Amino acid sequence: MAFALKASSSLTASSAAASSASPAPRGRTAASRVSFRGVAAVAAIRADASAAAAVAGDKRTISGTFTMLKEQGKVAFVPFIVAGDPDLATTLKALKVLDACGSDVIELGVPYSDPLADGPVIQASATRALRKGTTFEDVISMVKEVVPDLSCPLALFTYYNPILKRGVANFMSVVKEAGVHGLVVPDVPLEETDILRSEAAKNNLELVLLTTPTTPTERMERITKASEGFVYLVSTTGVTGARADVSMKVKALLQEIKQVTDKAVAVGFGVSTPEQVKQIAGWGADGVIVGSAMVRQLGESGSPEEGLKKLEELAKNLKAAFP
Ligand SMILES: O=P(O)(O)OC[C@@H](O)[C@@H](O)c1c[nH]c2ccccc12
Repeated sequence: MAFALKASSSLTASSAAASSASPAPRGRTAASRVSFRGVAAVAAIRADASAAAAVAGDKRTISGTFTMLKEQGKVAFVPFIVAGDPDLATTLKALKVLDACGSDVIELGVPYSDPLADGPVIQASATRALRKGTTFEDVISMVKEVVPDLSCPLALFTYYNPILKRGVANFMSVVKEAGVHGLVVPDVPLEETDILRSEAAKNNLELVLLTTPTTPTERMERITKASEGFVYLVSTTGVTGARADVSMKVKALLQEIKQVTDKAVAVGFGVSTPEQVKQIAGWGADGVIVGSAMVRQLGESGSPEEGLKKLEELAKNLKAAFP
């Protein structure tokens, strides 16, 4: 199913591919502006919340991790896997394996029945997890159990619908209580991120937003300004999935984004080899996200044990390529 992340989400893709998302508002209208009051209000809430979190001795935040790595001249390794594929017990072990292999932030996907932004590998993974009966509640219980054993922060990856279904405030408090540090919601309309961000901030959760190669500059600036934790630069239009090459456009895009923000920028989509990691890191990325390649090793092997072994091999291989 071809799907381009459209501008009604925090992503903008001019691709003509059909999408369920409404078309991007053309030009800058009052409705199309992210409310900067919203961003300022969130900053105030976050200041209180992070002070409280510091007192509570909360582990590193996602943005804190990127800041620390930047000071060390390092680039963040950010793997993504789907919870419940091949099963939740294996997901728990996989998170520990990825942490032990030097992941700096882990993206954990909540399996969803209509993953429109995903290519065949992650779609198949989500289908397997759902066929196993994996629910959001099961994922939360597993996260609660494993987070104390992880040294790196966890970003929960979910489509917008599961949040709406549970109510934004309730979703955020459940996720925070489980020990999650941040959220990636690829299909949330940019204009609806204020409410998400303010509820996230109350729970000291960082909401990562995504921008693509076809996002108009002024919209990219609004996304970058509103994004927390890091800015997710999608390397190509279309859906997730390993590519033979990473577009050279990413180098210019990184420079463009870095002209408007000093926030960390992590690049994802299509990455599966150490050479691609080195190339993207060499272009100035603060992080590299690898999803489908990880998901394939873990979910498409003969057994959970074999999947964990292959995941570890790939993670170590890729980690070695990071500065
Ligand atoms: O799978 P890839 O090509 O390595 O891309 C990362 C991606 O998997 C992960 O960040 C992700 C999974 N599902 C998504 C949907 C939209 C944006 C990003 C994602």
